[in-house]
Amino acid sequence: MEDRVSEPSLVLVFSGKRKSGKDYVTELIQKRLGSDVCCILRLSGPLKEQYAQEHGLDLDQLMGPGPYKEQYRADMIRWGESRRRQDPGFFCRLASRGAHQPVWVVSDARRLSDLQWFQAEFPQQTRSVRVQSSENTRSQRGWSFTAGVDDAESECGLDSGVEFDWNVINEADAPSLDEQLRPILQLAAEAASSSSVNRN
Ligand SMILES: Nc1ncnc2c1ncn2[C@@H]1O[C@H](COP(=O)(O)OP(=O)(O)OP(=O)(O)O)[C@@H](O)[C@H]1O
Ligand SMILES: C[C@@](O)(CCOP(=O)(O)O)CC(=O)O
Repeated sequence: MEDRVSEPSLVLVFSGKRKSGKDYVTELIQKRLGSDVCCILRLSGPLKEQYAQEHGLDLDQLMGPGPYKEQYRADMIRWGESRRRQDPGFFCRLASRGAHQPVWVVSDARRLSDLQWFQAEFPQQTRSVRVQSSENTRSQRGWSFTAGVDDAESECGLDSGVEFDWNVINEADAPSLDEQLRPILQLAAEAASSSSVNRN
């Protein structure tokens, strides 16, 4: 399955609870850097593709932020876990297939094994980022506690045992996202320019 075009210069591995804003924050990073420099890798992408196909579901809605995917989340978690048990790097490898930009933004690490896979593959380049929002803010974005989901590894696997390189507070009364993301964007810009020097 090795069709990686080139090694990334920087791999930013994001995690955070449901509705903390992982997609929102990672899309903002891509907007700031441009899609020729930065790609977003969603570990749940290949999982949802396969799950949608096997179950005859609407992939666009499964990929989006709306309530549709929540009906299937518990079953998707179980389905994905059976694949991960056989091969913890299964979705990491599929999601990064074909990525050619110098900066990779992984939007949805959920388990220690997700982060460890990127750290093992790209030890020099990998950094971890946690997106944090209060339960109140997450509720306003459509979250409500679901037993079997919010207390399972998919949501809690990175709650402890990891010292994140950065924590981003995605709240209306926190410093702006652009301000909080400045050191990350700066590192990404440096990584991108060193990669273009190396390629020329
Ligand atoms: N800073 C923000 N300003 C405005 N809207 C936001 C902000 N952060 C998140 N949202 C909105 O909140 C909703 C949830 O955000 P998002 O989909 O990014 O969360 P997530 O962590 O990726 O959630 P999930 O794990 O359920 O996919 C989206 O509709 C998104 O547009
Ligand atoms: C099934 C799962 O991938 C769903 C992720 O959906 P989302 O990133 O919250 O849109 C969660 C998991 O892998 O445990």
